[in-house]
Amino acid sequence: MTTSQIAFLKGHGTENDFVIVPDPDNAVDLPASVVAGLCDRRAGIGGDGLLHVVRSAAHPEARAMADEAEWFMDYRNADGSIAEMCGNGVRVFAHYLQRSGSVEGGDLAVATRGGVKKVHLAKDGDITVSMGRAQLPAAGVTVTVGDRSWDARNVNMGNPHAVAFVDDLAHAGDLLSEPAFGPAAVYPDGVNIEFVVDRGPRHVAMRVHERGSGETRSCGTGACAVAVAAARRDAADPALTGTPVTYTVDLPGGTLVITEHPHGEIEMTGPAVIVAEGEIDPAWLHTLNGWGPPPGSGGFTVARGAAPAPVSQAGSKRGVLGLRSNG
Ligand SMILES: N[C@@H](CCC[C@H](N)C(=O)O)C(=O)O
Repeated sequence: MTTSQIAFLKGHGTENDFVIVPDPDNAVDLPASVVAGLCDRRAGIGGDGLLHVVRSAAHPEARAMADEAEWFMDYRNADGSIAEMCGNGVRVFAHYLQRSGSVEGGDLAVATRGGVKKVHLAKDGDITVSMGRAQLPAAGVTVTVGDRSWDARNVNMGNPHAVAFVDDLAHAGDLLSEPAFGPAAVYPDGVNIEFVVDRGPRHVAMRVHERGSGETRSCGTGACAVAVAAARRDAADPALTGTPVTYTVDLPGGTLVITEHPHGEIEMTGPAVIVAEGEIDPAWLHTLNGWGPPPGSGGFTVARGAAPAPVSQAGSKRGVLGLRSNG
């Protein structure tokens, strides 16, 4: 039997943490059950999400972007679901590429499901990402926690957000479960929900409940959505004033600086850290693929209520140890 091992790293951006799987040729199959197992904080490596590092030319969802961006961030949430974009993730992704020697410092382009993002790796270690423009669908949204409800701003940063300005971040409750929102039809694919308070002029603090991951200590797209919503509330929309507007956004895991320009482009600046690297044990990976001990036998558990979807060996294109057979 092949004993190929799969390398991983662990990193975070303002404590939004990720399992990183470098896989230039797109040879590692990552079904939702495996992603959920790797992101499990007790039985796995642990993370709010997973960054699958693939050459754009090797991934069917990114091939069309390969001329513009050599690398594709195949981002997954902790429950294994797919999201269009991850703002903290793209900084960690770029930092990993630089650290591994795959790219030099300075400027690079990263393909994501939300389009190509331009990233600047500064000498001081901070990373700035051009996140694109926000869309502000008109549909009104309400967010509810316990007996409190708020009108929220619907902001799309490639992925969906509902931004609620509150009097006290504690009013968001424990965020162990998803806050109620409505009407449900506004977000057919689910939503990330931000709770925001003012800290000072152009300075806010937020908590977030992320689709597919639960409460996290930071969310880059969420911080951009919050800055955009705050600028409209504060009559500082740069498209109307002709002046860029910058918000400092404090999150439980750190601070992000968000600037929106008059032409609509949004820049996010923050740190990225790699904390560890190693190899995934192939025997354990087998159990995640449903080929090992069944759930409940002590073999494995999958967190966040996401039941693993066992894939039968016969029905899978997967080769041994989660590597694609490619043939
Ligand atoms: N934490 C991320 C957002 C990750 C995706 C999100 N959970 C979704 O499903 O849209 C960020 O930093 O932007």
